[in-house]
Amino acid sequence: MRIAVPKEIKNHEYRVALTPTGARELTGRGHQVTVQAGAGEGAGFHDRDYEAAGASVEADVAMLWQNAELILKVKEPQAEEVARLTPQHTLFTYLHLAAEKTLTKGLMESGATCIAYETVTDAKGGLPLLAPMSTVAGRMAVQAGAHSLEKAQGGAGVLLPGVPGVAPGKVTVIGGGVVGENAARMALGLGADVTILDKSIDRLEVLDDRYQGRIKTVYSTADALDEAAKTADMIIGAVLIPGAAAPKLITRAMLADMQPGSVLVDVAIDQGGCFETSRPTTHAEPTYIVDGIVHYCVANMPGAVARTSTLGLTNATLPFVLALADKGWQQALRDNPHFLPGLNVHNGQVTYAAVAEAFDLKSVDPADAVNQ
Ligand SMILES: NC(=O)C1=CN([C@@H]2O[C@H](COP(=O)(O)OP(=O)(O)OC[C@H]3O[C@@H](n4cnc5c(N)ncnc54)[C@H](O)[C@@H]3O)[C@@H](O)[C@H]2O)C=CC1
Ligand SMILES: CC(=O)C(=O)O
Ligand SMILES: [Mg+2]
Repeated sequence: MRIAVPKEIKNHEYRVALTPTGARELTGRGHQVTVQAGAGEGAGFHDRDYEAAGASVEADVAMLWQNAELILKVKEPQAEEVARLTPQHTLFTYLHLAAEKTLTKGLMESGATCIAYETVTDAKGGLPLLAPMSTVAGRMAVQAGAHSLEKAQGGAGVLLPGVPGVAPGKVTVIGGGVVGENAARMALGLGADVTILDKSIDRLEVLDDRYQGRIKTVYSTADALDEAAKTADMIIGAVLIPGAAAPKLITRAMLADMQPGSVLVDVAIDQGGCFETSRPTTHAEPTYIVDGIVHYCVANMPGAVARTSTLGLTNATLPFVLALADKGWQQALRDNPHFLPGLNVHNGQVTYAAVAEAFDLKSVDPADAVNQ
């Protein structure tokens, strides 16, 4: 299979979808790997490392895409990348389509086969290709939020651990999955007063057991959200309904109940965000202020720690990349019922129900699409 690895072009995105180690696995199986010149630099991988692994390096982006069958990326394709996609391509990357109508339409019009990392599942009910980046983003959320609490950033001037004689700051995490648990762990490590809200009692039970009461767990209701708005110095949005647009849990009206200078960190922004006033920001300008509340809504948080993130992401994606390369997308998805839900768009049709629902489109069963 002819496999291409473009350099990521999203704002301050330094990750790369394949390491030289992954390239070596692919070329060792007889696949042809072409990496865009400089694609790995941001993560500390040089062109010569890929060449040593048997890959070619291509400086001409148009040629790279034109010659490829399988395209490996990290972030959702940007407009100029969508324009390069054709029906010959299988694209494997994060897509987060339920928050992106224009992108969804663009991918449908391209005729390409588009498989999303974030909707691949596993036997334990998890999302194995989202989890490593959720771990990173969860761990980063508290440091981003703590910085935002400083006066110079528009924050209230609260130091999360407090000092002797002064109570610690209060952090509320909405959604106690991978992002939420990792954020809570970091906040706890800093000495903050930490509460997690979730709709899943099972999940709250796991967290209660794991942290032995050091993290408070609260069932997520409108009352619990009101209470969080009134008392928290920092609220971290970490909910997910897989593949679907995030529910808006903190409304604009609720901002009036928050202490001025409190911070909202919306990690769920890639699925549209779980605060009404959230809009995607970039690492270049990560925060903005609405009604005195600092908002941090960077949609590619792990891109800032590209070395760690690239290694974590590619450890998880490599087995799926090898299956796509060895078998082609149809057989790879037929053979693995957990890979199948990764298919989001094929041949002009949406094949993920929650994405189709978000835009009132017809959805095709991915099991039918792989047999077309
Ligand atoms: N901004 C960024 O750079 C990144 C964003 N993310 C995003 O973070 C979000 C969370 O991802 P994960 O933690 O991996 O998901 P997860 O599936 O592990 O956890 C989500 C949790 O939200 C809970 N939940 C769902 N609806 C809820 C509601 N109404 N109230 C309270 N809890 C609710 C679920 O029960 C679950 O425990 C996703 O949107 C993901 O795409 C992940 C990585 C990087
Ligand atoms: C999950 C995601 O959107 C990211 O890692 O950038
Ligand atoms: Mg996006």
